Amino acid sequence: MPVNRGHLLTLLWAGSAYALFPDCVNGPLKNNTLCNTSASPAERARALVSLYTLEEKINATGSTAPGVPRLGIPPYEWWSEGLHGIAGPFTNFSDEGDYSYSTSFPQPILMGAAFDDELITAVATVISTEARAFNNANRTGLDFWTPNINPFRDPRWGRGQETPGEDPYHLSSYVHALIKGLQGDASDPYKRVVATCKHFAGYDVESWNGNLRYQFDAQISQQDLVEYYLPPFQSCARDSNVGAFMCSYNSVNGVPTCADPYLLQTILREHWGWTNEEQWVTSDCDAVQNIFLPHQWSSSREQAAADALIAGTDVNCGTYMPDHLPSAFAQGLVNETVLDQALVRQYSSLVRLGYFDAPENQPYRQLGFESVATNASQQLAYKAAVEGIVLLKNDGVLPLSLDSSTSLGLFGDWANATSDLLGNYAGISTYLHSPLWAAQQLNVTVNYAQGPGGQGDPTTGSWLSIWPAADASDVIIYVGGINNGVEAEGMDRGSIAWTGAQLDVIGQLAQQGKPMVVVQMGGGQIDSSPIANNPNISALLWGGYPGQDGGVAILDIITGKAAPAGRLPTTQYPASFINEVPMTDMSLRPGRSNPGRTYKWYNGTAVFEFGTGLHYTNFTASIKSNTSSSYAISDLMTICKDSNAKYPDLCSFGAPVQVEVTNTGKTTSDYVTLAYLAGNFGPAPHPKKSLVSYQRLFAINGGSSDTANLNLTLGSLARVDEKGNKVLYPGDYSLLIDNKPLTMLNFTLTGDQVILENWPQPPTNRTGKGVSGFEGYFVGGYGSDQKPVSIGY
Ligand SMILES: O=[N+]([O-])c1ccc(O[C@@H]2O[C@@H](CO)[C@H](O)[C@H]2O)cc1
Repeated sequence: MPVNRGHLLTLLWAGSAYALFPDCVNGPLKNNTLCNTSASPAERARALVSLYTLEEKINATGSTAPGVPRLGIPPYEWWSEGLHGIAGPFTNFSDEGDYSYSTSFPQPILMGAAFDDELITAVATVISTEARAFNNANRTGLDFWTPNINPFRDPRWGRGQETPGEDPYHLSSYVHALIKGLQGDASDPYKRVVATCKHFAGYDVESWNGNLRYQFDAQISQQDLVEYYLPPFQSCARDSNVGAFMCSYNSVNGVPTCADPYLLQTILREHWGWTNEEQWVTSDCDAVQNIFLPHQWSSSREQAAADALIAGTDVNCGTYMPDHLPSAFAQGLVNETVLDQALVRQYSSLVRLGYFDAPENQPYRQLGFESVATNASQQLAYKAAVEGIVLLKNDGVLPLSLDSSTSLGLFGDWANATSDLLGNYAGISTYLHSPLWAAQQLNVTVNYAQGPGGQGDPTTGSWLSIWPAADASDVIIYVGGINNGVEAEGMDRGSIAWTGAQLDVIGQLAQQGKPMVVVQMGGGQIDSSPIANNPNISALLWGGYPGQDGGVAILDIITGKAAPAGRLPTTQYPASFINEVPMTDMSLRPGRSNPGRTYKWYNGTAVFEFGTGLHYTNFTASIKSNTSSSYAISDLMTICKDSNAKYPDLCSFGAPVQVEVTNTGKTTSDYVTLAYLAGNFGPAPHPKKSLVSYQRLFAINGGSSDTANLNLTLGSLARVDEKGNKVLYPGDYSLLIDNKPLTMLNFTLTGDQVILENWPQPPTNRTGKGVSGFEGYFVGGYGSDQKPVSIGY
């Protein structure tokens, strides 16, 4: 991370003659339309942009915009992060005291496992509140380059931890809830902050077998694009009013996404109606450079900058557009109208954030450090961790009953975890409560030894302290798995088995025959079949990256203070999966060299399936509402047309399905109601099933019931054809409640098939004009403008 740039910017601001915000009361533009609050955001932005010289406009295309001193426009940093709390590289935490910390929530992969959209809105509301407080103190911007909603397609992906999981319906619903919390309601006079849906699109390879994210060309069929890769982005753009998008490093079907008018114009703006001038696209960091090299799409650096701007990239993370647009303009590769449009989008967005308006009447401009890391937000971080943790195996030993005579052995790399709890894109958290810390708060004896040192360490030297500690313990808890040492940005995994010597140690600990609990940590799944199949291991939990209070959440579940109800948001594949399909094969359906991907298509036997999650009690479910068993498609379409749904795929399929859930055991517990649709309708091969609705029910007491109201839409019944059209097909449908399932509802659709959404086809013959035969050395990454000798630099 370029922390030095963050400090530079802070120095720039601190040493600058300008205020953090433009001054529309006494500043040079006080009588300009920019400062007229009754004009529309776009009118205000246009008035400002019309005053800029070409040079000033070009300077404004980089992510660290210098501002325009003569007009009183201060520098502005577009790049802030907020994946699970506010974070760098440009968020400036103080060394001590106020603003030296904020709330760190679990990584999205664990929050996804909670299947609780209200939780996600609450978490995002805290993040946007804390962001505003830091912004008011000149410590971060107002534009947050989150969420990462590329579906977690392949278990090797190093950044899957940043996403809520592998299912497109789940991601779409999650991201809708998240954007509401980050931005506020679309009708609010001011946005809380602006969120950025990234990485558009088909980005989920970091570095695999020589394929780097900067040059990878994702070959994706229209069917897979519409059915799997794009739904979360459609949810952002069309249904959630997100303020910004980020195009990705990779190409899709030969075209670098930041230079692709089909993605950025035809699909994003025209097809999804993301036409508001307050909405803008940023490139990933130095992705504009990658259009030239290594993609070789454009014939020169200035052509790459022009191609990106013309395609619809409005902000360039980095300096490539400010560096190369002057020459692009001199050569006539791009015109000022396109540049003006990009700037109008940027400044309209800032208008919607209240950036130009007097602070007095704005609620968010009053927030200070008293709004950061409040007791309520700390509690929410804890709750998010508890809700996400998944119980995968339990022979009845959990919850542990402890008393003061119990001696607890705590082992593994993660037992005393600190920053590991947070995962990547983390800020500075209020505190870091490890499992060891949490155990030490209990009235028991704790014997701790780390065990295998480091993720890949196969040696036995560092295990030695384990054995006397294990001998002295009544119960053994091993907390390990993987961390950012093996799954990270720029780093995909070469193996999805447990790393280093961990399985050896776990096996030897199990031989002691004591009650033993394993907690598998990390975002990507690892093959835990040796643990699941070992009769001497009593219980297995998955804990993801659980955030600042993660250790407490884990211990509270183990000791029964909290009951587990999270569900796996990804498939846990056997370790051999990675030998069956290259990571770069983007197709989902099974084929000759592909066993199929995700719970929808994988034709092998998963170690643990998507949606798996045990409880400390048992549940039954029954579907209460069962109106009809046969529906004419034409009737459904007539009802849809008469409804006020904005798009046919959003039309309700009847009233919500009511599912009565009963806790038949004794322990009070949450229950996640998952509804899948199955059936052999539409194009073959058919998915095994697809998630179409979910609802988390809370604290159902033993012997009591609660009701889930599951909304189904026509879109959730539809399947996607080879051209990418969303179609409602006649056929036999089954709605399954839960994985086993606990109950199901069968119904039939009759009549002719109907297209709910017509997919715009890509242009044919799309080839770049890049330099062929390039032999230069490509480094890749932000700020590395490599100069290959072979083409004359
Ligand atoms: O400092 N850098 O050199 C550097 C380079 C790349 C980088 O990653 C990119 O930046 C993030 C911006 O939000 C995107 O999610 C990620 O793909 C983040 C930092």
